[in-house]
Amino acid sequence: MPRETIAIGADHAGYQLKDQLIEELRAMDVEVLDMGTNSDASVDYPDYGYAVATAVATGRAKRGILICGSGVGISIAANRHPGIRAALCTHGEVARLSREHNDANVLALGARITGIEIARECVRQFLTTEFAGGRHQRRIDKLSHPSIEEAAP
Ligand SMILES: O=C(CO)[C@H](O)[C@H](O)[C@H](O)COP(=O)(O)O
Repeated sequence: MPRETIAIGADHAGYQLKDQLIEELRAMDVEVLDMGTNSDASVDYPDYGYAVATAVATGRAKRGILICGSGVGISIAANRHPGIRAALCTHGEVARLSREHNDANVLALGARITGIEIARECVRQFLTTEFAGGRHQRRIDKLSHPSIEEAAP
């Protein structure tokens, strides 16, 4: 079976955590697509959010991981892409639920908020939890076709 490919990207605030998580991913026998950045020189998080979102949306990577200072900016950037469901996670249980209930295909982390051990646990949960389907699929379908009429109770 071919190894899973995971695209990972970060801005200057997240690149150190990115490099630590790449070690973790390689230890899990995951193929890593490192989309930068690779230094603490100031860059703009949308560039990395878009790059990873594109890799996932086009099927080049099965899922993605994105990191900025808080995780907020880079998750907003990724979520602007059709077909991307980026989940900003601060706890392993949130990462697990983002897969089980939301079929999240991008994990977003905040390097200035979340320490390495919790970040590692988020990655492990994100990569090992399957989507549960059922009632959750109906809700995800609505995310792809938002309509005010549908949203009304
Ligand atoms: O987008 C963010 C905040 O929602 C990220 O945390 C960025 O990494 C942050 O804004 C970068 O800030 P800096 O002062 O330019 O390092």
